[in-house]
Parts: sequence; structure tokens; C-alpha cells
Amino acid sequence: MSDFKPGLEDVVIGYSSVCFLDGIEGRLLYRGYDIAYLAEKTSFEDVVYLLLNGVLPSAEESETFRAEMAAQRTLPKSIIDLIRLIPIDTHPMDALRTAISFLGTTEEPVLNTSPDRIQRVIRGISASATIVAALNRVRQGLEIVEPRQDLSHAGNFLYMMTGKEPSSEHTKLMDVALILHADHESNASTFAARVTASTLSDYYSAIVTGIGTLKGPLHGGANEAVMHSLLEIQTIDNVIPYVDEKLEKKEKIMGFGHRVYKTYDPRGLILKKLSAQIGDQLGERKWFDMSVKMEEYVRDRKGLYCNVDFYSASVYYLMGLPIEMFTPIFFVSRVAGYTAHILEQWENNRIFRPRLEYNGPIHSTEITSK
Ligand SMILES: CC(=O)SCCNC(=O)CCNC(=O)[C@H](O)C(C)(C)COP(=O)(O)OP(=O)(O)OC[C@H]1O[C@@H](n2cnc3c(N)ncnc32)[C@H](O)[C@@H]1OP(=O)(O)O
Ligand SMILES: O=C([O-])CC(=O)C(=O)O
Repeated sequence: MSDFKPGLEDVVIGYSSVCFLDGIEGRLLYRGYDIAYLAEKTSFEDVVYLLLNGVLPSAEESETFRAEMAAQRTLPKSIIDLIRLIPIDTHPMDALRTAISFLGTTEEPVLNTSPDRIQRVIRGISASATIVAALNRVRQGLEIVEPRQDLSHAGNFLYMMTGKEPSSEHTKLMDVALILHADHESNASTFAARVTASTLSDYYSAIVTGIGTLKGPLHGGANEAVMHSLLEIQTIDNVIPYVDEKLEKKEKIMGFGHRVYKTYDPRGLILKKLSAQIGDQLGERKWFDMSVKMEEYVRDRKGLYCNVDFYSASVYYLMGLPIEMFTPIFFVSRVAGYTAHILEQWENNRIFRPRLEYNGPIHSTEITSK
């Protein structure tokens, strides 16, 4: 039993047709489709359909599915009341975990045996965006904004976050960001959600497990940390001294490194372009220029590439989204991936039950079990 891999590095935990990840080539496919294609040619709703059904929708199916998702946006009053009860100094991911858990109590459990489970999980994906936006509004001391049916998932999400109908440019940026974050094979939070699903627990329990795991700064929480680093650095001239100091103190530089990618994260390449684009649009290239300098210096000095959380930070910041909501926004997208993986786990289930090798003492006692 001693052949263990710390952090389960490279350990294969099963077969999956949801997501293909090539860490050497820097390639990421959902259900066989390259994310660069999906980002350019499809919508987040199409990607949700793809993840759940394994195929891209036809034009007609796309319209129907978009309407189905839109119809599931509204929250019952009980959830709004709960959201208002959560103290505003609660970590937003803890508030999110609480609200999503409560959402699960407002309906019959979705189980591996529920015949309509593929239909019913749409509610979880759709309502997640409304919950994140409502949490944001309450935390800002603002009125909660009711969802609209006529906007896309991305457009409506921004509308509920800000109270203003977003521009088509911002809607497209959010749509692409949602597509890029939707799934990533057996990352820590998806794996955690699959473990919960493997016990044949219910859908929302597995989603809540995912949220608790996504929160950590080594995982989804890194996007907020990246923006805090950029704000601390403030000027392009401070980038190199900041990185040098971090490395000398043996501290992690947030938004860099990855367990699987040994090259550029393909999502980062797309987000980098979006960061430049929005910086140019707003005449505020500072964050992009600082990020590029940081990216190049860390790569040259340490051989580390940036990950998805690096350029998403400046994109969200320039869109005016609060930094504390960056990780909940990650969830608005990743809930789709969790859902596909939970359904897949249930299709061919065996409970996850690995071993730990005991390295503590064994005391001699008068009474023993053997
Ligand atoms: C959506 C996502 O989850 S993407 C990841 C988001 N997380 C971050 O950006 C946090 C910063 N990055 C990290 O902590 C790590 O790179 C992780 C968690 C992403 C991957 O962790 P692991 O695969 O376990 O790599 P590990 O932490 O062992 O790093 C390997 C080596 O690279 C170094 N390293 C890895 N990432 C970084 C970093 N961001 N800054 C500085 N050094 C780093 C480690 O210090 C270690 O060096 P050593 O061998 O000299 O001790
Ligand atoms: O795959 C991982 O380990 C982390 C990651 O990039 C993600 O979850 O998107």
C-alpha cells in the first residue's frame, strides 16, 4: 500500500466523455469540441446543452433550451428571505453554499433514480446565476433585481448583478467567460462533487460539496487573489520586485501553475485577448499590461505558465464586477460541469473509497477487537 501519489497526481479515477484535457499540448475539449470553437461559435446555453446531452443542439433545440433555462430563473420568496438573513460579512462562497443548499430543500430531491433528472438539473444551473446575483445585490446594500426572460443567460446574469441592461460587448465577454469555465475534467471540486454523487446522495448535496471545494485559494479562489495582487502591485514597475519578493519568501504567485498543464492554459490564451480587448475599449490597459509583464517574468524566471484565473481577474474587474464575487461567478459556470459529471457518475457508479496508509502508533491495550 505504499505506492501512493501525493495529491493523487496523474491518478486516473475513471472514464469520462465529458471533457478531454491535454496538458502537454494545451488543449481542452468539451464532449469532443475545442473550447476555442465553442467560445467563438456557441453560447453558454448551447454548452450546457452539450455537457448534459453529449451533442450540440440544432438551431431549434438551441432556442427551446434557451427558453427552458430562462423559465427556471426565478427564485421562491423563501430563498430571497434566506439570502437577506445571511450576515453580509460572511464569505461570499459560504453564503453561496448556504443558499444553494436551501434551494435543494425547495424541491423533491434529484436522485440517480429520478427518471426526469436531466430535465430537473436545469433548475440548479439556471437558478445558480440568480442566487449569485441576489447575494451580490444584498451585499452591496442594493435591491435584488428580478431575472428577465428575454435576455441570454450571460446577459441576464449581468443585468441582475448590476441592475442595468449590459452592452452586447459585455454580454459576449461574460458568455465567453462562462463557456471557458464550464468544465475541467477531474479538478478538485468536480472530483469532490463526484465523490458525493458516488454515495448516491442527491444532486444538491453534490453541488454544495463542489462549492466548498471551489472556494479554496489554490483552486477557484485564486481569481480574487490575482486581482488583489494586481491592486497591490499598482504599477508596471512594481511587477518584477513583487514577483521576486514572493519567490524569495517561497510564496505562491496566484494565477500561476497547474497540476495538468505544462504549457499555456488554452482558456488563459482566450481570456488574455479578452482582457486586452476590454482594456482597449475602456482606455484602461494598465491591468492588461501589468498582467503581461507578470506572465512573462514568472514564465522566464520560474518556468510557470498562468492559469485560467489569471486573465479572468482583469476581465471581471474591468467589467465592474466586485472582486469578492469572482469565485461565485466561476461557480455560475462550473455548476454546469459539476452537473454533467454527477449525471455521468450515476450512469456507471461505484462508491469512491480509496485508502490511507496508517503511520500512527499502535498501543497495546487489555481489550482489543481482535
Ligand atoms: C481553476 C484553478 O483551480 S487553476 C489553479 C488556481 N490556483 C492558483 O493559481 C494558486 C497558485 N498555484 C498553485 O498553488 C499550484 O500551482 C496549483 C495548486 C495550481 C497546482 O499545485 P501542484 O500541482 O500540487 O503543484 P505544486 O504546488 O506542488 O508546485 C510544483 C512546484 O512549482 C512551484 N509552484 C507551483 N505554482 C506556483 C506558484 N503559483 N507560484 C510559485 N511557485 C509555484 C511550487 O512551489 C513547486 O516548486 P518546488 O518543486 O520547488 O517545491
Ligand atoms: O483542473 C484543475 O485542476 C483546475 C482548473 O484549472 C479548473 O478547475 O478549471
